[in-house]
Amino acid sequence: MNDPAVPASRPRYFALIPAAGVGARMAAGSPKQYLPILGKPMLRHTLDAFLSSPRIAHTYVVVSADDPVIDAIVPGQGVSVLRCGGATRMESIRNGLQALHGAVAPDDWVLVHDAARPGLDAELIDRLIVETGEHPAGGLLALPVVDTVKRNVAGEVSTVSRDGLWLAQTPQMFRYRLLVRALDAATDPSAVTDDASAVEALGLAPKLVEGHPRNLKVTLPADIRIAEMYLAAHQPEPTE
Ligand SMILES: Nc1ccn([C@@H]2O[C@H](COP(=O)(O)OP(=O)(O)OP(=O)(O)O)[C@@H](O)[C@H]2O)c(=O)n1
Ligand SMILES: C[C@](O)(CO)[C@H](O)COP(=O)(O)O
Repeated sequence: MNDPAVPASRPRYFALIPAAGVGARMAAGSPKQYLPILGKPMLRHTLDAFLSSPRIAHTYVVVSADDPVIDAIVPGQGVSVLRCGGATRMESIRNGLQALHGAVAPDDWVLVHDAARPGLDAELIDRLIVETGEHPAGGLLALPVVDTVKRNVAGEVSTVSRDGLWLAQTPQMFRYRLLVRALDAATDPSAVTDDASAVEALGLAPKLVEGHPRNLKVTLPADIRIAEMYLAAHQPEPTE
């Protein structure tokens, strides 16, 4: 259920899903966001997570201008397609934000979430929104590092302290005006691998909110089966 009757005076929450990648590391011969997971396209799992959250006013998905698949999988309501994908993830998001000018108010919140993270659900969306609250620098789901971390530079191996290290997930949520300012200020789009880093470059510290391993980014071929196992284990009990 979407489009909650949120009074215009209160900031609303919108989802922006970058889905214009080619999936080179997946090496599937087609964009990975459309590969089936438990028989449903990966992107549809992601869209359904936002459609299941009563907090999300509307979801926007950014695809390539010539994407031939999206129209067949986008649900009938609650989701709008923006055919403005760019050469990098950040450019796709920046183009998407530009397309939302006028539709989203400056103080509305935008939750940017990778199409390639199909394990998201309404519980994690709720946790991010509640724990980020009104934090001026926004917030993101993340997981503390639990393994020992090695750096390997041309065969020179060393150990990096894992104290204070977290692995960023998505959604990453920011007020619309802040996210636009941060991405506009980014000089090298290919160096901005997540939206929080652009906000940090302004001198701000987004809040880290504990995510979940099931919210993994499906990047390599082995990740498909892992995502399926998480999703199968996390399916709601069938109603009688
Ligand atoms: N130019 C791009 C590149 C990526 N993305 C999106 O950003 C998310 C995270 O990117 P990633 O996992 O790197 O996806 P790809 O870029 O498709 O993967 P690869 O780097 O292996 O090509 C994905 O949902 C992807 O579709 C995008 O919208 N536009
Ligand atoms: C945004 C992100 O998912 C946070 O971990 C990650 O940076 C995306 O990286 P990618 O190389 O674009 O998949």
